[in-house]
Amino acid sequence: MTIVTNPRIIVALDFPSGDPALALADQLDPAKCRLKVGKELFTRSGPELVRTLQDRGFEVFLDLKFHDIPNTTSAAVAAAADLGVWMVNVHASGGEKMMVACRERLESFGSDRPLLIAVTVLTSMSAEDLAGIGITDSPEAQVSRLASLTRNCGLDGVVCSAQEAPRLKAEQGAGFQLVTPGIRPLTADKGDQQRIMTPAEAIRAGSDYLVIGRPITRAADPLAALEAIHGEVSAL
Ligand SMILES: O=c1ccn([C@@H]2O[C@H](COP(=O)(O)O)[C@@H](O)[C@H]2O)c(=O)[nH]1
Repeated sequence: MTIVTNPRIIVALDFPSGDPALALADQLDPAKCRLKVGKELFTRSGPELVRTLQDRGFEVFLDLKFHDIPNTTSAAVAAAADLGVWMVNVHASGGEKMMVACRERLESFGSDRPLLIAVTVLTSMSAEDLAGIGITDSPEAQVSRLASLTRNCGLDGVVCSAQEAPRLKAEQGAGFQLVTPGIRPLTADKGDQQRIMTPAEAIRAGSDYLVIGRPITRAADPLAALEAIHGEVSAL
């Protein structure tokens, strides 16, 4: 099925099995959101679940955050492309050779290739967390450094927090895609996220795509929660 809209909301299907993921997907409209399959659901339900979601009209972001040697990682993104996903990601801290190998490996897929993006600094990490792994720069400076490396490697964009979006749009240009988790409506629990913004703030800051999990999936009425966020960002 061809999607003619470009939904900016990506619902993170962080479920322990395929059944609740499909039950939620059945209530959602592919014209209003894309879906993200991450490590838990993919490890439980695998490529078949991704195919099922795609057969139901959804474009899928396969969020497995590959981080390995160039040969292994580039083979993994090719496997994701064979699966037909819309977006796939790697860790920018895997370095230049790894990211270039991935980008080159996807060239053979032509215009059918997935968007290839790189994770900069996880939105669950604060400056203190970075210091704990030996990085004394601020999260914003580290994100900026890894985004420049990612763009120089020819990837399509990065995963970052919406807090970094204004700086990255200024430094990397409008076409460099910013995919931002850590989205929290005002009334939502922060949970383990550190660098957060509301949906409207994130769009105003320059986010291209909002990744939203628990504020939708754990809401008493997930559909109403999505509709409220969709209304908030569509009005901008
Ligand atoms: O830096 C990152 C990269 C990925 N994520 C993923 O996004 C969702 C966020 O879910 P919430 O429930 O809205 O917190 C989740 O699947 C993460 O694996 C991220 O949060 N931060």
